[in-house]
Amino acid sequence: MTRLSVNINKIATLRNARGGNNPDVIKVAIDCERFGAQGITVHPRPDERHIRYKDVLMLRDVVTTEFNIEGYPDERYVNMMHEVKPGQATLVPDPPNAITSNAGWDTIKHAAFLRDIVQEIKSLGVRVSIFVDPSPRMVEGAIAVGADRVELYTEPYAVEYLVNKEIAIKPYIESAKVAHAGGIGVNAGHDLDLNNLKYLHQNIPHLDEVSIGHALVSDALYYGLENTIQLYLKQLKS
Ligand SMILES: CC(=O)[C@@H](O)[C@H](O)COP(=O)(O)O
Ligand SMILES: NCC(=O)COP(=O)(O)O
Repeated sequence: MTRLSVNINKIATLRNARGGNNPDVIKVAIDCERFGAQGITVHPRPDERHIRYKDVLMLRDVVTTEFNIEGYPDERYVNMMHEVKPGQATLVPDPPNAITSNAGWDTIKHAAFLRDIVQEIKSLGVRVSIFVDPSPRMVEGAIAVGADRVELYTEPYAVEYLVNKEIAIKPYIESAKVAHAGGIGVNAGHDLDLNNLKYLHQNIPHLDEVSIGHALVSDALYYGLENTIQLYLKQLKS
């Protein structure tokens, strides 16, 4: 079964736009779980443009499914892992000024750095996933540094899907097979939506989890949050 982890970054974006507490990020997370989400994902960036550190501390105390915290593993992020001990830590290579995540790790070039971080966070009892491009070589590098899972970066899939879905999915199938053969799990995320999710799920073997935020929150403006989560879950049932 592929689990749906709802990324609530964009709820915090809307909240921060007016400086108050509407929408209430904590209430939305609780409601997402009530509506069927099997995880909550956040990406507390250094500039706190959306999810803030205090949100993370409050979410720790209310999330009852799986709490997945994404981030660049700087001292701030690693200290957060020690304090929060979420179900999963997803390491992303984003520089502080990145508008969003736009690449996976070079797990070969940064092996020594990643190995130490993975070991430290795993010692806390936290599953570690490494955000990678759909490259068997990068997946092998993640296996080598001790990751529990990889998260396959799916923006390239989302773009190519509109042109040729058979070509789009190919590197993801290859990468998932390498991950499985290496004994690690497979997550996927970024720019997944109601148009491209079903084909991804039907074709990628061993897909443990998808984390979806931007499109899901945007869809919720038209369909409502409960209905939207149900629509995304339906794409994962086929
Ligand atoms: C790792 C990933 O692909 C997403 O979590 C992305 O980082 C979302 O970040 P923003 O919501 O800041 O665009
Ligand atoms: N890891 C991907 C994620 O959490 C959400 O990405 P997006 O759906 O907001 O592009």
